Amino acid sequence: MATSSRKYKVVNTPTIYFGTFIHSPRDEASKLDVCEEGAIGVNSDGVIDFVERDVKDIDSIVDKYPSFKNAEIVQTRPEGTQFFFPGFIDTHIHAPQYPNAGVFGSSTLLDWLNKYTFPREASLSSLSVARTIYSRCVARTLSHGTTTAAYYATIHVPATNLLADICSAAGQRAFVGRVCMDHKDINPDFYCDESADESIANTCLCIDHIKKIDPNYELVSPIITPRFAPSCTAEALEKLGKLAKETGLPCQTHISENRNEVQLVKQLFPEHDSYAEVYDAFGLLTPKMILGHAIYLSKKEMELIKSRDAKISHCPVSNSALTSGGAKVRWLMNGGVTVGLGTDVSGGYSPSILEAVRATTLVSRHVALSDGDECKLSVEESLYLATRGGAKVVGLENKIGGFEVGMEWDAQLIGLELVETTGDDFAEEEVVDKVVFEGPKSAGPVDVFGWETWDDKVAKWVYNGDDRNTLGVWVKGRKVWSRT
Ligand SMILES: O=c1[nH]c(=O)c2nc[nH]c2[nH]1
Ligand SMILES: [Zn+2]
Repeated sequence: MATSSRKYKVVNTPTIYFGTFIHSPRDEASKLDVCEEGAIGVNSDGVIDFVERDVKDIDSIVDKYPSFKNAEIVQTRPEGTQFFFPGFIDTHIHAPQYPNAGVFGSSTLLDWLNKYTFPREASLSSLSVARTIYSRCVARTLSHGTTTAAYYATIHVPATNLLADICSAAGQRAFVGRVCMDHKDINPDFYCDESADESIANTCLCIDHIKKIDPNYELVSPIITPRFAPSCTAEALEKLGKLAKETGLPCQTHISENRNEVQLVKQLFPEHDSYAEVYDAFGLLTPKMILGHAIYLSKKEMELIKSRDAKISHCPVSNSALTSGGAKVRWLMNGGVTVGLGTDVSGGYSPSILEAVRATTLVSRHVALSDGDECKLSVEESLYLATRGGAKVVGLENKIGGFEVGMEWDAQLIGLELVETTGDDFAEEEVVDKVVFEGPKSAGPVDVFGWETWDDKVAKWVYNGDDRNTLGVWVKGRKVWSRT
C-alpha cells in the first residue's frame, strides 16, 4: 500500500545565525570549542557558507557577504544564556516501541522482548496505529534536538514506508530500517517473517519506496536491519549480507547486549567462534554496520570490529534499565572503534539523547569502579559521542555533527534559563517571603548564580537540562521544531 509519493525538496531563505556557538572540534573529544560572538551563514541549500568569529556587529558581516544581503537573521540572547549546538544523532532507536518507553518492570532482554516488545511491534500491522505512534515519536525526538535518527521500524512494509514519509515530511534526517526476523523457533508466530526470501523481498519494497520519496537519500535513507543474530536464520543473514554489498546501503543490528543472548548465539551458531564472527561470516561486519550495545565483546571481537571499521552505538540508558550491563566505552575508544550514542527506545526509557549523554557519564563511572578511573567519560567526551561520534557512526561526518564551512546546518538552539545559570528570572523572593526565615540575608543572586564559565554552563545543561531547554531545531537549514 503506497502512502505518499511526495519527493523531498526544500529551499530555505539564506540565514545568518549570530551569537554563541558551541561544538566539539572535529577530532578532539576532550574539549568543547566555544565561540562567544560568532556568525554562521547558511545558504538556501542548508549548507554553511561562512563561519566568522569575534563578530562585533551584524552590518559588517552583511557587507562582507553580499549574497546574504536579504538574509534572515537569527540571534542568541546576548546575556550568555543561549547557544547554538549541533543537532543530536540518535544512532539506535526503535520507533514502534515509543509508547512503551518507561515500561519494562524488572525484565531483562529476552523476556522483555516477548512480554512487551513483540506484541507492541505486532500492533503496527494497523497503519492507523503506526501513524499515531510514528508521528508522536518523530515529533518528540525532534523536540529533544535529535536531528538524525537511525530507526528500527517493524516487519510491516506499509508502516515502515509510513515512518519514512513522516520523517521526510517533518524534516528529520533518518535511516529507516524494516526489521528482518525470520527464525521461526525464536520469534513468536504472530510476529515473524514467513521466510528468508520474504525478509529480503519486503526489505527491497521499503528500499524502493524510500528511493521514490528521496532519490538521493538526502534526508531519508533505507538501512538494512537484521534484528539480531538469534532472530534471523543463517539463510536470511547471508542474503542480507549480499543485499548490503549489492546496494551499498548502511546496516544496523544488535550485538552482545545480554549474557543470555550471547549464550543463545553460541547455541544457534556453534560453527562460529563469537557473536561478532557470526556477522562477519555473512558479510555484515563492514564500515557501514551500526552495532547496538556491544557490552560483552571479547578483545578478539573488538579487534575484529575495529579491523572491519564497523561502528558501535552505545545505549547506556537501555543497558541500565534492562540490567544488561555497562559497556566499556573507553576500552572501545582506546581500541580505535568508532562510537556514537543511542537512546534505544524502549529498552531505553527516554527519547532524549541529552539523557543518553548524562547516562554515558554516569555508566562510565560505574565501569570505573571496577576497571579504574581512566574509564570515566567527561561531559565533553559524551557530547562528542552524541554529535561527532554519531555522525561518524551513520557515515555523515562530513555533513553533520559540527559547524564548519561546507557542513549542513543541523543545529539546536539551547536556552539555559531553566538550569540556574543566571542571577535573574527566578522569583526567589516570592517563595522565601512566605517563609519565616531568621538568619543572614541572601548573598544576592549574582554571587551565587551567573558566575559559570561556558564549560560550567554546558555541564549544568547536561546534568539538569531537558527538552524545555531546546528552543529551536534545524535540519539542513530548515526549521523543524520551535518551542513557542
Ligand atoms: O534493546 C533491544 N531492543 C530490541 O528491540 C531488540 N531486539 C533484539 N535485541 C534487542 N535489544
Ligand atoms: Zn535496540
